Amino acid sequence: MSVLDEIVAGVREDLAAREATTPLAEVKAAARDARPPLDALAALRAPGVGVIAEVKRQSPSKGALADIPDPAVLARQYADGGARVISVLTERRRFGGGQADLAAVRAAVDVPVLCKDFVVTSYQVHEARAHGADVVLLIVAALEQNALVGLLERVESLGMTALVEVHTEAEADRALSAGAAVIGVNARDLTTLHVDRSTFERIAPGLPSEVVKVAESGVRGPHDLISYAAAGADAVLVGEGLVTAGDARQAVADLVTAGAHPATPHTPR
Ligand SMILES: O=C(O)c1ccccc1NCC(=O)[C@H](O)[C@H](O)COP(=O)(O)O
Repeated sequence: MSVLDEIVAGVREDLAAREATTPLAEVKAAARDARPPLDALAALRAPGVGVIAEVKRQSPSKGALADIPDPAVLARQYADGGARVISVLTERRRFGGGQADLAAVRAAVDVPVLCKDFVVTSYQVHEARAHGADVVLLIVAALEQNALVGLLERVESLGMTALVEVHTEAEADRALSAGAAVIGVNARDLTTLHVDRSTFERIAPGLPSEVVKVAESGVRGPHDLISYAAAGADAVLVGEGLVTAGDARQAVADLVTAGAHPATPHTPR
């Protein structure tokens, strides 16, 4: 079983427990009562390379990354630094997150918030909306095509934006045929956890110009953002590099500055 398969198996078990205690009708009602979603697509289409800053406590590849007792505090630092979107890893077993983190971040900032999880059923989409998500991650490698299409429609029908994640050209074709408007190319292979930044350079040129292209994983500083920008990224999604930075606001601001004029040659100090 691959790492991704193991994670999804755990997610399904946790999901079954939540479904047993909270009926779908209740989650749908909470989703209807939630603050209307923010327009993440517009935020990601703004000029320059946007920064999606991630709240990430731990990961399968690195173990513990950062003690984040209050995700709202970190999210405010990200927003103050100029993050366009804030990503919240809500998976519990391997990333130490939860839906409460999403709700806390939503309440703390005014920028769009991404529910970063391993979504396999529409229950999770309603749950994400109920906790204030504006964007929902859909990982192509974790979904059959029919499920991908259905979940993408569900996300959009609730007024949210889907970030559809791919790692191969074949997955990119599936994302496009499902109608994805925002595609994230993850440099991390979720079956081996190996990170290869050239994955974006290989896949992005094959995506239509109107698709928003997000480079995910492996950004450790402005030089990585500049490389991704040169390969056509509209935004970068950054976790480890921010949660391990001493000053999260400054680390985001440095990326935002690099993303404002990415063509300018980066002169090392
Ligand atoms: O980060 C992991 O180890 C991981 C393992 C298995 C599935 C997903 C995983 N991470 C999710 C992500 O894609 C990243 O959190 C995100 O792209 C940020 O990456 P990074 O900046 O390298 O922390």
